Amino acid sequence: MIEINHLVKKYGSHVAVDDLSLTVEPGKIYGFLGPNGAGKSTTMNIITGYLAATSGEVKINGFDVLKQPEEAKKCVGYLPELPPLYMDMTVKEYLDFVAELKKIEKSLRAGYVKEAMKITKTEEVSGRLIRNLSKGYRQRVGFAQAVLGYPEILILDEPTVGLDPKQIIEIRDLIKELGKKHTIILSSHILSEISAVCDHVFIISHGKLVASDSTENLLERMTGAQEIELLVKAEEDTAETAIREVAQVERCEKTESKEDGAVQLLVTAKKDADVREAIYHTCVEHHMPILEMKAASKSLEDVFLELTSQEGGTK
Ligand SMILES: Nc1ncnc2c1ncn2[C@@H]1O[C@H](COP(=O)(O)OP(=O)(O)OP(=O)(O)O)[C@@H](O)[C@H]1O
Repeated sequence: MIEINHLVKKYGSHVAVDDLSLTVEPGKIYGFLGPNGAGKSTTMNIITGYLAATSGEVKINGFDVLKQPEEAKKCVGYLPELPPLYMDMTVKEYLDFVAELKKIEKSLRAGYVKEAMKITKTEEVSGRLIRNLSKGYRQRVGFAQAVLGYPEILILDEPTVGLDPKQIIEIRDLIKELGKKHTIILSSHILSEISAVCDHVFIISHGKLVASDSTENLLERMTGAQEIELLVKAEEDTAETAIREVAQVERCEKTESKEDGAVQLLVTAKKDADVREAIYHTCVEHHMPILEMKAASKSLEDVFLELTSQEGGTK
């Protein structure tokens, strides 16, 4: 479990993290989402003890990262944005070295390294120099050093940046697999990434937490009103008037039609009302064949923009 209380980080007069408080419960995959410069990396560097906060407190399983750094760091595996890989080492040499740095007992090291390579599917490249690996495999080696020693929490900073689409899918699958045994915090400015793998989202903007909710709830919260795009064969005015009369319909606006002789409507229902069946019956009654009817729901992208676009941009 991670508890962040009133965390502040200033670089000179610039406030990168601004009174951030949040709690991470065990066993879930958390997404840390925000535009470039929002303060994600700074926060992750503070949680992992790489950077000192200006004020505030971070506790990992009850250990204060500043006052009890060794105990706190033992609970966390960290994959920074640029993993600290030694290019002239083979994968196995590098992981042996990391095991030593993590002070894993000598008799257990070989077993732990083998397990980390197995989890991250890097066994087949164990004898190769890191410099000769593809970016995807290097990232896997970065994951291997993070999971080495079975830390309860994994912190991953932009883990798929710079990878090709196939590698991205592989790394996402790896994150989901790791999420079965670890609590994960994953930072990203890519929305599809967060919705693909995370159970819970923290949205951060200008160093402040602007939303914290399950991925599902966050979308639901922002889509209180249900919008439906409707394409019917009818006279323009008849269609609009008829649909407006449907119970629980709040608004009905005509938009540009995709087909000759058909009317395109954007129908907004009252909160939590499902008006699709009622629309069907009204259309039948008025002899207006339905050519298309679909929910025009908001994407996580819309939610994100709404929550983060209140103030000016970041550097
Ligand atoms: N060492 C530093 N000195 C001065 N300013 C810094 C330093 N590191 C970061 N910043 C500034 O602090 C703010 C937060 O940066 P941070 O890297 O934490 O953001 P981020 O959300 O991780 O963005 P990105 O996705 O671009 O890495 C930015 O405005 C950045 O310019």
